[in-house]
Amino acid sequence: MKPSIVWFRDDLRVADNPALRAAVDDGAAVALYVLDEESQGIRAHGGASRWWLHHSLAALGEDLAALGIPLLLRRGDAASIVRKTTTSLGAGGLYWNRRYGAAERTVDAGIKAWAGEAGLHVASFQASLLHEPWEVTTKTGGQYKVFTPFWRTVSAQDFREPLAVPEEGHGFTGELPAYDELDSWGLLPGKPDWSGGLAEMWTPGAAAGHKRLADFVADGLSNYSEGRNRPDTDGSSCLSPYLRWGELSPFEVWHSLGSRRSESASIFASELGWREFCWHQYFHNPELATANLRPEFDRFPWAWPGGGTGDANNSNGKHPGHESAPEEFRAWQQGRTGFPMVDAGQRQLWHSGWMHNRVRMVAASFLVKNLGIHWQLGEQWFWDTLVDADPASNPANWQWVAGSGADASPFFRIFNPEAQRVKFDPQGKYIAHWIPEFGTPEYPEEIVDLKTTRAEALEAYKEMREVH
Ligand SMILES: Cc1cc2nc3c(=O)[nH]c(=O)nc-3n(C[C@H](O)[C@H](O)[C@H](O)COP(=O)(O)OP(=O)(O)OC[C@H]3O[C@@H](n4cnc5c(N)ncnc54)[C@H](O)[C@@H]3O)c2cc1C
Repeated sequence: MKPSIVWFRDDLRVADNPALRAAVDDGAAVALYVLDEESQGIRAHGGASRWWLHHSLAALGEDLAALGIPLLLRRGDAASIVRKTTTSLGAGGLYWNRRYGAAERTVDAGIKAWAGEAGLHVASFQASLLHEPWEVTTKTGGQYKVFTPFWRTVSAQDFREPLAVPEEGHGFTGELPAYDELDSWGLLPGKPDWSGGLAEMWTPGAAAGHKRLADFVADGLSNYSEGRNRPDTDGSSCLSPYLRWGELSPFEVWHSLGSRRSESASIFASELGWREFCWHQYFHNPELATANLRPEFDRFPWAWPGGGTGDANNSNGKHPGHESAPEEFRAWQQGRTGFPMVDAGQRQLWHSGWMHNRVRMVAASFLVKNLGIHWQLGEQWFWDTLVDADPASNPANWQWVAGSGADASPFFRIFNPEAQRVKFDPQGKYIAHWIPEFGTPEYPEEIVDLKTTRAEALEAYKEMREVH
């Protein structure tokens, strides 16, 4: 029997994996993962993502070994590695689950064309999203730009049941081509090793993801509509990194809700919908992380960088009166702004690679609106530090907060970090946990005045709208 290759990407799981199922049905399966930092346009992983990826690949390797399927790890340009591996194994089939970024699709299309010409059986599958972005269109055939009608259309579909884990005994047992040792990729931090807090909070891999999902459905879901807004309780699911890396599939998460249609279950399902909506936007706007979806924001007079030009890449100048913006940006990153809701969030992020959604919104609004700093700088910081850093959800949410995105929060909606703290951390537990020195002279003073910076932000917004 000829070997068949299943090429793993953002789907690091053996359950509900249609590409793995196809490979097992077709031949003696070999799994391949390529760390591609060379193909044009592919965004390099941030530090926290690399940590997660290392552990996730280790877990995947074990899950595959239990099925008797070897996992080959290779680093380099995906197109040439997939070709070489396929050829040297004499494989008859090549299977993968689809990706939706433009650069990734270009790579995949090239390999598909080559494999077809080479006479291989090649097929790709839907596994990472509940909808295929090109299939869900408005009545006029375009992309959805507003969430509610988008989700109404998508959620009206019947989503397939998750696929079972393949049975053992379908793995390739012949000689394998050379492959890399996971440790040789250096994905884990060296000196200093900042990953202790990540390991405290997270166990990457599908088994831990399934456990967290089961625990959440049993204990957290019924109170989700209230709990999800409270950073001081464990009210949200913490499933985001498992979904990001495909250790859990959205089909598994959707069906775990069963027939529950309580208010909490519907709200939770619609959060999965926001994930879909972010990917819908990214598919239709591949430059989501670097270009405003609303072009009028190209004129926004950012304090930094851009020197008031609206351009995130222009670091020559600062808007007059904002010379301290780079220092304020560092204070924001390090959780030293003097605003405890922002600082607690940033410290939680640095420690654990994750920040509660409510606090992400507050921290992002503070950066963009009170400090006047370009949303792309915040997006890049989150990209580097989040274990769930997602090529679609991260930029889409930053643009949502900044007001430059699809169905975005209007720019003039400026979160007051103090009011948010009183409302969503009423007993101060979240703040006390992350800022032990809060309320003592050691805690930094507020770096800006909320009232003045709010007025300046609204003025800048007015300026942007007045220029034609
Ligand atoms: C500035 C900013 C940046 C963000 N960057 C990311 C990112 O890089 N990756 C990421 O997965 N989420 C991102 N989010 C969305 C959201 O904050 C996280 O998905 C959520 O906090 C994860 O926690 P949870 O799994 O407990 O969420 P839950 O509330 O339990 O939600 C369940 C799942 O729904 C999805 N989801 C929930 N809210 C959103 C949302 N607003 N947008 C997209 N998907 C959502 C996630 O997959 C999440 O795991 C960002 C939000 C903001 C405001």
